[in-house]
Amino acid sequence: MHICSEYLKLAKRNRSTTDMQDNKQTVIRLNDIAYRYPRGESLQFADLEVTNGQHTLILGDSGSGKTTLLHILSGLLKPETGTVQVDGQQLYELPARKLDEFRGQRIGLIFQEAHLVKSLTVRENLQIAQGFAGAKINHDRIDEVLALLNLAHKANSYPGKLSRGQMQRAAIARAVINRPAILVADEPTASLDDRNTESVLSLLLTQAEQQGATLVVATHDKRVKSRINHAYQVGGVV
Ligand SMILES: Nc1ncnc2c1ncn2[C@@H]1O[C@H](COP(=O)(O)OP(=O)(O)OP(=O)(O)O)[C@@H](O)[C@H]1O
Repeated sequence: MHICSEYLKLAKRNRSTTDMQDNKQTVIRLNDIAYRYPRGESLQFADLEVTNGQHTLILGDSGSGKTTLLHILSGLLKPETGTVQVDGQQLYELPARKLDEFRGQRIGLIFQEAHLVKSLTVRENLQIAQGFAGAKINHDRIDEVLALLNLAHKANSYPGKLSRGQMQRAAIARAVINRPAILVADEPTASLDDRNTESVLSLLLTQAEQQGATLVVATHDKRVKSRINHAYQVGGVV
């Protein structure tokens, strides 16, 4: 795997700038965003600014556009209009390959389903996450994250051999492995009981704090809403 030195330099520069300042720099900025799916309705989104460490709920009715917004701010879906800045970078000014690397380095994604590669072990899933970010394989970092998420004993297991909770922890491990600036989670607690919801929420918040990431969570779940103060309302179809 090659190292994309340009982006590693950018990531280091952003981190040291943050360290030197008061930890309140803007980590996400969305302006004038609109999106229309082919043959779909036009979705328009209010502007959003999130500062470093300001964990944020994305709220809205079913079908209002929460998942669409998460995909836009993760660099997965180019908006029809507007700009998306994450960690100082205008996402959609990057060519596709560099956008993929930037996402791998600076954006951790967590969906309702873990989406681990089934034919690879937990360790290998983390290795490919490092590779996608254009970084060298770093087994020390993998061991560190597996230990933090209480998964060290499952490093060589395949996803099919994990419990649901272990699978979710592995998905969180993959999301934080490259020390992202933002952690984006789409309905991470849907269909979980109270005990597992509390455990996933605590893990997400703890990992965000420990890795210096800002958590962005789309949810309907009152249990999640009670834990995060900053909220952004998705308006709906225009
Ligand atoms: N691939 C697609 N093609 C066409 N329309 C789509 C597509 N994905 C989503 N939509 C439409 O875009 C709108 C927003 O969908 P989105 O999934 O972002 O909403 P949501 O707020 O996340 O909903 P929920 O809370 O039910 O998950 C909906 O009207 C949906 O039908």
